[in-house]
Amino acid sequence: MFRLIENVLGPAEITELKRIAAASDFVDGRVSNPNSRVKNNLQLHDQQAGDRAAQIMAHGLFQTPEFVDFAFPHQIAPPLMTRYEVGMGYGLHPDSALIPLHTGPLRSDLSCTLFINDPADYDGGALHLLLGTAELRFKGPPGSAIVYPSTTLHQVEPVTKGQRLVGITFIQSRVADTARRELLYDLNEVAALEGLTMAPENFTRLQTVQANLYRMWMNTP
Ligand SMILES: O=C(O)CCC(=O)C(=O)O
Ligand SMILES: [Fe+2]
Repeated sequence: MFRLIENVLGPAEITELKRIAAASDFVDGRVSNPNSRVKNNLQLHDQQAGDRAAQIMAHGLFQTPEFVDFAFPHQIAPPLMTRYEVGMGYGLHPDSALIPLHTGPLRSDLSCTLFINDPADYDGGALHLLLGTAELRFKGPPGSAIVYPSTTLHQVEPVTKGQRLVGITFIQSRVADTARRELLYDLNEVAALEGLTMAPENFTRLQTVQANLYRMWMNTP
């Protein structure tokens, strides 16, 4: 399942990311994906600015319990500020399974777009996910993040007016399998919401199930 999580970044972080974007050089997004025939966007190039922007976005994600509870993140790729100008988009594609990082390859279990500017600032530019024959389109408010399994085919529709500014990252989860991750997420949610009103002996059994599923399914670093 996908999830739109609001308030990953607050107004101060958004302002700072926009300031960094305005002051920095962007280059053709194909530099990190030279074989792509569908990628048509711009990405932040300046190393220092990129590090600072990545740090703000990663911090926002790891400080957001809904993200941590849903994704079980082990490691995330440094979020990359990405801009789409009029005519730019990203055609239908699956994400690569392995993302090269200088620390070694990261397996992309989940993909994430952090929305930085306001959807009112651009026309087009929806992130469009295909689920079989169903289609979902997202244009999140500033500071929100859409998180979805990297197995999902997706595209970014061409921007027809204004600019779309986002951060892109990929997450290696401690629970690689989407079905197992979703079961653990639901189980944990129910335990957190209902646990204290359950008969104590039943809550203990529920906690035993949680712990034993973690033992079976969780990868440790
Ligand atoms: O811009 C986006 O929202 C998604 C970009 C994307 O699909 C990618 O970088 O693989
Ligand atoms: Fe993608």
